[in-house]
Amino acid sequence: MKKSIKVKNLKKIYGKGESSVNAIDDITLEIENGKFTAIVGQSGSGKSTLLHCMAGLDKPTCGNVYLGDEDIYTLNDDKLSKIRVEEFGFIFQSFNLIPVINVYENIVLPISIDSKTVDKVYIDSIINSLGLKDQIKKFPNELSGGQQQRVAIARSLANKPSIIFADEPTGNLDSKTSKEVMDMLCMCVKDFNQTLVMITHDEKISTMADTVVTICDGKVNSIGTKKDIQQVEI
Ligand SMILES: Nc1ncnc2c1ncn2[C@@H]1O[C@H](COP(=O)(O)OP(=O)(O)OP(=O)(O)O)[C@@H](O)[C@H]1O
Repeated sequence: MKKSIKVKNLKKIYGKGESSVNAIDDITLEIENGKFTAIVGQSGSGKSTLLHCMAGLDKPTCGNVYLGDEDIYTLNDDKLSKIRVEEFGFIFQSFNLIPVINVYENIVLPISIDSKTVDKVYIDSIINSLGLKDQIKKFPNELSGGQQQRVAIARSLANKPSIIFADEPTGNLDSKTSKEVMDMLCMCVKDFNQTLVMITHDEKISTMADTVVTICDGKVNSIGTKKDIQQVEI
């Protein structure tokens, strides 16, 4: 059973005194399980800070991040790292693949770190779904940007995480490749019942999301679902 994530009265203040910045200013939000949630907002509005706080990468100044019933920032560092490895998948703009190991080894890396046995049938199904079957023995530098991002998607799914966090995953890709990668991600949400939380600046991409959360000055400005968007269009 995959766990859900929610944040309660979350605040993140960088710096002290007059130069301090309220990057996240009292956000309460629940992410729907098995759905694609896009986080949008102007540059500097607090999107990355919110994502990093939710993903256990940046401790909030106050407030709570719950994975299931557990407040992740009440855990010690070892337990929090275990949650990051076992429960969260990450996809970044810059792919972040390890150059000296091949595609297959990159994909199963989270499982190796977790000292678990590779579920070969599941990993093969991801590799096939993402069209990477002929690439698994290659090294990252032998692949195009779009192929590298597909490897990063496969890696993020390898541990069957509760949630995948993606920070502008198509930011380095041309529009055609970007569409292909987004189609793959949406397929993963649907076929693997995967929760996806993604920051994007791209309006076209945000229309693919089930829910769009707009952040403004560190606060939630609006939460729209596909149903709301369709109603507006009618
Ligand atoms: N490590 C930090 N130290 C100080 N201030 C920071 C730090 N990280 C972010 N900020 C500030 O917090 C605010 C929110 O930044 P954040 O990166 O979360 O915004 P963003 O919406 O993701 O922006 P972008 O779309 O440009 O990536 C900004 O004013 C930023 O300058």
